[in-house]
Amino acid sequence: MSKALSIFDTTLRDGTQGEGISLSVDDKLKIARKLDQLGVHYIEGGIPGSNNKDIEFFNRVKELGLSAKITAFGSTRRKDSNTELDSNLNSLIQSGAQAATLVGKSWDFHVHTALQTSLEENLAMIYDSIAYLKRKGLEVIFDAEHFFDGYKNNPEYALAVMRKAEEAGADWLTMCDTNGGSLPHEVHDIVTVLAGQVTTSRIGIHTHNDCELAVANSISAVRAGAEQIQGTMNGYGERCGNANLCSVIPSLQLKLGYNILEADQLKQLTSTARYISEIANVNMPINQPYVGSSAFAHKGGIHVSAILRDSRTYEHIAPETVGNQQRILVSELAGQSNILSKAQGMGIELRSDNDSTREVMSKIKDMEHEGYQFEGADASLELLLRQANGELKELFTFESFKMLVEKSADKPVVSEAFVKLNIDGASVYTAAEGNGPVNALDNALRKALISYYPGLQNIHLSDYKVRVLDDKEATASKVRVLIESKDAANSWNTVGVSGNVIEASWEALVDSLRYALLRQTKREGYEEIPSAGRGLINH
Ligand SMILES: CC(=O)SCCNC(=O)CCNC(=O)[C@H](O)C(C)(C)COP(=O)(O)OP(=O)(O)OC[C@H]1O[C@@H](n2cnc3c(N)ncnc32)[C@H](O)[C@@H]1OP(=O)(O)O
Ligand SMILES: CC(=O)C(=O)O
Repeated sequence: MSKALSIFDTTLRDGTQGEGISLSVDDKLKIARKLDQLGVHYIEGGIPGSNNKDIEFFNRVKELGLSAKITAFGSTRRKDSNTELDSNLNSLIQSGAQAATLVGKSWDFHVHTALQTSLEENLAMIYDSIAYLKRKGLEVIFDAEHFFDGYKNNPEYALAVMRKAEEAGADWLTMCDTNGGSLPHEVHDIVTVLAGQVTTSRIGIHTHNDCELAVANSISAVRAGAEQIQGTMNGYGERCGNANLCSVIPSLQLKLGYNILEADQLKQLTSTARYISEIANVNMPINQPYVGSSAFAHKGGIHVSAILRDSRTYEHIAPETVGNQQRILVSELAGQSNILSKAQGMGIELRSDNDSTREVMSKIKDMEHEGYQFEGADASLELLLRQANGELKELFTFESFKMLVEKSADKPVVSEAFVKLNIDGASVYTAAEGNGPVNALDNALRKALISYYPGLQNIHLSDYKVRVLDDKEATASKVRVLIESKDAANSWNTVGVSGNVIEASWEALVDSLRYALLRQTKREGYEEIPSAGRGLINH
């Protein structure tokens, strides 16, 4: 089967109705361009009758020359009013969009309660509004709000609404599960009924995720005859969100054989989802199907062992198909397959039948028990593995550090750090200030090392996270510090754990600089790889 389906993206309209999502015009334009590259067929840009930001979007999106159809959203005319004078309908026409999505009521309860009008007047509002937009040359997508609830309450009326919309010339009749309360078998049955009655219009589906079934309901609707799926990237949307197109698209294409995107476009799915989450400033759940960073991450030793033999043992699709990648995690649940595979990826030759491999594996498990976590700290893990492989030599010996944090009534707080190291037999003592204790410690440590290792000049701290570990992890009152560092080309993450946040930060800082030097030394092709002696704070 290779039936074509049309993808209608409403990230920029219903997506922005999700709590915490607010996009500027520039954000919307960037997302529209990205969605167009992905290959969605319709992009609903907003509600021109709602605000000036959306009006500006519709004015500016024309300059982008996108292939996707740009769609403007609005509702049917107000009750007892004149269509030609309806400012909302006129804003759709003035937006210059090629298509308009018109939301109308199909649940009799809503007609009486929300609109406070008669069932006949609602039918007239729908007919008049669609016919008006059609006369103005727009493609019309009629979003029948609460269609499934309406059908369950009064099937004759819900179907009469759709017949009226079709009679007025609607190109698409979209059945909306507005409250998100329907189940897949109900959706399938109700779409089947409508599909048996529609003659000229085509059927679309718009689902919400209140029962966590929006994707399943969309798929059920398609299987019953819907040809257009409305949804949002990452499932953003009102309340619990809309059908997540990042799951809908690959499920329909890869599992049911529908023809939606070109293979090269499907490969952009993960990067598009991540790009949009960056612009929307919303962290993506790591376990988001298909596109999340954990979607193909393997942790259990038994899984990893099998994955290395054939990835189909624990992966439902090849991650590359959607632009994602397989990851092997190292944790207390790891077996030697995890460690060996990780080492191989880092270019470290560890052997399975070797004492040092067994030792490092048991050390990693002990450290995880103490609260270390290497899933997000690949650089610290690489240092441990290289150390176990005998590749690192001591860089300096730690003697002491001291911190001073001073706050007086009329002055801002000042942090100062004092570091004493032994480098190549010489005692080196430095002091430095910083805008906080960790920054001061970082400055003092670099100051001590920089004349020996000038390459450290270009390294900077780009992120710092502290997590208090609870007693469920048997590490009460400890903290875990994760540091992200960057140079001109790369970023890397390191970890430290201690009962004291400064000591945990010190560990992560030292690992960060050790790793920077390791990379530089490898880049410059030196034989000996330096080590800043993690032994200075023994695990
Ligand atoms: C299911 C959905 O997601 S629908 C889209 C929901 N999205 C939004 O509402 C975001 C954008 N909305 C807005 O900016 C504003 O609500 C506007 C500009 C559209 C309307 O603003 P206001 O005129 O102040 O009305 P308000 O926001 O209170 O909405 C209620 C009015 O809309 C009318 N209305 C609601 N649905 C419809 C409809 N399908 N057709 C016609 N009128 C409708 C109601 O009857 C009510 O009118 P009344 O006050 O005369 O009784
Ligand atoms: C139209 C729409 O967003 C809904 O019914 O949920």
